[in-house]
Amino acid sequence: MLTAKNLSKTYGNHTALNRLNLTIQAGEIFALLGQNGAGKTTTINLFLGFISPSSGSANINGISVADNALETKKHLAYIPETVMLYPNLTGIENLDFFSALAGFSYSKEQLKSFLSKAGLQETAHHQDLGGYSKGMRQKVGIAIAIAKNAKVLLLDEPTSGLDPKASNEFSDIIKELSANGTAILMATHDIFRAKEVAHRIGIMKEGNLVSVIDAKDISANELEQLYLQTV
Ligand SMILES: Nc1ncnc2c1ncn2[C@@H]1O[C@H](COP(=O)(O)OP(=O)(O)OP(=O)(O)O)[C@@H](O)[C@H]1O
Repeated sequence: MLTAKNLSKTYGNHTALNRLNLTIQAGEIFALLGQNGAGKTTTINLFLGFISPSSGSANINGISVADNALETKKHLAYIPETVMLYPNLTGIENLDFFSALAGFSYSKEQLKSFLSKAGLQETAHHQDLGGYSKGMRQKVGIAIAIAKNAKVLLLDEPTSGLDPKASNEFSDIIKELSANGTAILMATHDIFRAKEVAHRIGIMKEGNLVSVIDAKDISANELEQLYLQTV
């Protein structure tokens, strides 16, 4: 579970995030929409502990990120727009390395099963990451989240630059992880994908979360209209 309580971040006179109050339950997918500079990445970075709040708190499973950065990192996985992995290691070797960093020791068979579960074709398991497409790297990122048994997943524009099929496959995997109880926060510019994959959708403007909508209550067209009126 992710909780923000009056979470704020300022840089000098500029408020990047203004008193965010939000709870994302286990198994819930929450999509954050908003223009460039609205505060989406700032929100994710506060949950990751990459930056510290100016006031308020970000909690993961009830634990304050600012006070227990190492502990909270154990519970989460993060997939940025471009998943950074080691280009000279294969998919399996990258997964082995990053799951070992998180304290797990898996057999080759287990590692292969995580990659397959994340949708990576078997022929790629033993290829160097350097030759992977963006979508394939995203899948290794997902496999790392599965291997870490992460209860919280933070995604920053994960489908940007993916072709429609890869984006669709990505959405299916995200939905599966949520069905298994993972709480997911996803920043995106893709209104259609947000409607398709999320349970709730938030629209941010100038550091404020101005609307929160249940995805089932709105069509993609209505969401687009609401977005355009809001930002
Ligand atoms: N290190 C920093 N120093 C100063 N201002 C910053 C810093 N990081 C972010 N900001 C400002 O905070 C605001 C929110 O930025 P943020 O990156 O969260 O936006 P975003 O919604 O993720 O945008 P995008 O869609 O472009 O990724 C912006 O006005 C940005 O310029």
